[in-house]
Amino acid sequence: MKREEDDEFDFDSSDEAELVALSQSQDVNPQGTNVLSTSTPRSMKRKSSSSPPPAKRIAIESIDWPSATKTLQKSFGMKEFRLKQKAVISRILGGESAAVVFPTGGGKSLCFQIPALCFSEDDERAGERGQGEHGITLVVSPLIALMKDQCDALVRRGIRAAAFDSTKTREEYLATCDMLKAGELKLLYCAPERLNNEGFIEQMKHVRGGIRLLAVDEAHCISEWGHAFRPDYLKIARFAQEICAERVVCLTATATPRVASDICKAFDIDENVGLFRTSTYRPNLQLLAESGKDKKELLPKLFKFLKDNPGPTIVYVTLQKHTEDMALELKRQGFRARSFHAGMDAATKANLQDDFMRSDDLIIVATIAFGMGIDKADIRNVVHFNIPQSLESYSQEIGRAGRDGKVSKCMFYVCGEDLHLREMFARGDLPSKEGIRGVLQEIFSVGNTNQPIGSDLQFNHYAQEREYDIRTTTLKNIYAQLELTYELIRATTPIYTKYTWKGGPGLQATLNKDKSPVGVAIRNHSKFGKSLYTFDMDSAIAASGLQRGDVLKKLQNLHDDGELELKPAGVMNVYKVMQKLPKTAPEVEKLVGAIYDILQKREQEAMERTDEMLKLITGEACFSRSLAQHFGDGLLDGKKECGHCTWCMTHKAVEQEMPPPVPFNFPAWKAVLAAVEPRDDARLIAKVAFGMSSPRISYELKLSRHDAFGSMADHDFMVCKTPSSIWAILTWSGPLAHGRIRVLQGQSIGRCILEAYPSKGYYLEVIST
Ligand SMILES: Nc1ncnc2c1ncn2[C@@H]1O[C@H](COP(=O)(O)OP(=O)(O)OP(=O)(O)O)[C@@H](O)[C@H]1O
Repeated sequence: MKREEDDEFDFDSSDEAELVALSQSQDVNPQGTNVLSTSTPRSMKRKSSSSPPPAKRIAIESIDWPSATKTLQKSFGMKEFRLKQKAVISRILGGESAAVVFPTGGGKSLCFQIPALCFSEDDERAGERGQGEHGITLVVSPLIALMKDQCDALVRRGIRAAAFDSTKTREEYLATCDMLKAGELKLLYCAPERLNNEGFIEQMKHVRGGIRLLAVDEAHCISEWGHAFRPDYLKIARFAQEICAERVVCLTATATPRVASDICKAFDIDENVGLFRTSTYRPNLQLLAESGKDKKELLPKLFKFLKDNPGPTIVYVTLQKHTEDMALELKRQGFRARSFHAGMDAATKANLQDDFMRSDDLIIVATIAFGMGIDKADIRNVVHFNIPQSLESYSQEIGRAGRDGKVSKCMFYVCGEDLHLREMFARGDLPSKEGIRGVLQEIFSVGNTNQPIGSDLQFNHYAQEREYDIRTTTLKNIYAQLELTYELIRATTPIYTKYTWKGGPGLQATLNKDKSPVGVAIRNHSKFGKSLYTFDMDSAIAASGLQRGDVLKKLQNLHDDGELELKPAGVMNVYKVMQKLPKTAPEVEKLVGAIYDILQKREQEAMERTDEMLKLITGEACFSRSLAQHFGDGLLDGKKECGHCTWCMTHKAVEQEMPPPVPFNFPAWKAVLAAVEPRDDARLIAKVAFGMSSPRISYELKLSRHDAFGSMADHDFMVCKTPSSIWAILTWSGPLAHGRIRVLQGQSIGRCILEAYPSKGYYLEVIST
C-alpha cells in the first residue's frame, strides 16, 4: 500500500518485461549471478574490446561554440543560452564533470541534452572515432513521467532518445537495445533503481562508444542532508565508476550549500570551478501567508484569495483524500477545480495534466505528486493549504508559478492542526529497534553468515516490511547502509520466484505434447486459478533440479510464440556477500544500534525541516530573503527586503494559531488499546492512535480501516503536556502501564508513547527522572 502522503517520485523500476527479456540476452546471466566483478570500482576497466578513448580535457576556448549554438537553434529552436547554461556546457564539452543548481524552470535539461548532441560533431571535427562510436548520454531520472515527457519531446525534435522503464513493452525494449548496438542512440533515460540490475550494469559497461556523459537529475536525492534523500541515489557514484562514464553532470533545483557540497564530493567535482549555481530568488513570485485557528476558518480565506486571483492554480494539500474533498468544496463554490494524486490511474492523471496545460482557469488540488515535469508558463498561483515537508519542497513547489516572468502569488495558509500531520509523517518512518534487530538477525542468520564471499543471499523485502514493521523506504535505507557504509553486501539483480500467465487456446495441448524436463516442470508446477495460471519457479527448480534460466527461457519462448502472456511476480531481492558477515550477537547488536541512531537522526531532521519552514512564514524577516538565504543566496543587489511578501507589506509577523486544548479522550484511548492486541511495540499503539500507517498495521493487523485508527488524530494529544496528566493516562491504561515513568516537563503524551522502550522488559517505560 502506498503511504497516504504521495511520494514525490513515482518509482517503479523493477522492470519485469525487461528482466524477462534480459534473461534471453546472451551477455546476461539469466540467474543474475556471478556476472559482476568484485574488484573495487576504481580499478574497473571497460571490458569492450573496442574501448573508446577516455574524455579528453579540451581547453574551453577551443570548444566549437558555433556547433553548440547551432544545435540549440536547429534542434531546439532557441536563440541563445540562458543563465549559466553556456558555462556548464563548455565545461562538459571540455571533458570535465559539473554540478548545476538552477531554479525550477531554469533550463537544466539543455545542460546535458546539448552536449549529448555535440559529442559526435566534436569527434568528427577532431577526426576521432568512427561512425556509431560516439557513445551515449545516460540520464538517471527518478520520475517515469518526467523521463517520458523529455524523451517524447526529444523524439518529436528528431533526436534519438529512449528510456528503460517499466512501462515499456518488450518490443520497445529490444528496439532500444538494437539502437544501442548500432550506435544510433544519443540519450538513454533510466530510474536509479535500475542500477541494482546486474544485467543493466553490464549492458552499460559495453555500450558502443561508451557513456560520454552521465546526467543525474534531481541530484539532491544523493545527499543524506537533503530533504528527499533516496538510498538508491547513493549508488550512482559507484555506478559512474563502474561503467567508466567519461564525465558526470548532476542537476538540481534545490540544494543548500551543504547538499551541493555533498554532491560535488560524491562525484569528485571541484566545487570551485565545477559548481554552477544561479540565484533561486524569483522576483516575480509574491510569497504570502495567512493564519487561522483551524482549516475551517481558513477555507473562506482561500475562496476569497482564489476569487481575487484568477488563473491557473495549484493548491497543495498533504493527503490524497483531502485533494478530493477540497476539489469538491471548490466546485461547490463555483470554481473549476479537479483533484490529482498518485493513487489515480495513469490515464486520468494524463488527462488532468493535459487539461491543466490548456486551461487558463483550472484549479488543481493536488498532493506533491503533481507538478514535477509540468512546464506550464502561466501558473498564476501556488497555494499551500498544509505545511510542506521542507523549505526545499516549498521552493520547488512555488517555483512552478510564473515561469513566464509575470507576477504570480504563492499563498501559504498556516494553522496549528498541520503540525500534527507533519509529525505523523516524520515519526512514522522510524521503526522500532526490535524491528531493526529482527531484520538484521534475519540477514545475518547462521545459514547466511556461513556463506562464502561472492555468494548470493535472497531476501523478500515485501515480507520483511510486514514482519518487522518497517516502511519500504526505511528498509531500503537499512540495506543501503549495509551496502555502502559497511560494505557487507551488495544488491544485484532481483529475481522472480513466481510467474503468472494467461493461456492462449492451444496452450494446454502444447504443454501436454512437450515431454522435455522443462516442459514437464512447467506443467507440474503451474496451477490454474480463475483466469490465470500461477507458476512457482522455486518449487519447480527445487523439485526438478533444472536451471532457473532454462525454465525461464522456455516460458519466454512460449510468450514470444503467443501461446501465453507471461508476467513475473514474487520478487526476491538478491544481495552478494562482499566480506565476512557479522556472526555474533554483540556484532549484530552494534550494527542495530548504529543503524537505529542514524534513522533516529533522520526523524529528528525531518522534524527540524518542518520547524524551518514554519519559521520562514512566522518569522520577522522578508520571506523571499530568508528563503534565498537558506540556499546560500540573497536578494538582487544585496537588498534586505523584496517589498512584496507578507512581511515586507505588513511588517507584522504571521502568528501560527494553536488549536485550544481538548480534554483527553479516554474512551478513544481505550478503544485503541482494545484494537491493538500485540504488546511488543509501544510505538504500534501510538501509531494506531495517531493514524500513522505501517506495514504491520495495514497488513498483519489490518487496522488501517479500523475505527480506532487515527481516532485520536485531531485530538489534543500534543498539548497534553503535564506529567500528571500523562501519568493519569498511563495509569488508567491499567496493566499496560508499568515500569518507571519519566516525563519531561512540556513533553506530550504522543511523544512519551513513541519513546517507550519495551525491549528492557517494560511495556511503557518512559525513563525515570
Ligand atoms: N536557452 C533557452 N532559451 C529558451 N528557452 C529555454 C532555454 N533553456 C531552457 N528553456 C526552456 O525553459 C523551460 C524549462 O526548461 P527545463 O525543463 O530544462 O528546466 P529545468 O531547470 O529542468 O526545470 P525543472 O527543475 O522544473 O525540471 C523549457 O520550456 C525549456 O525549453
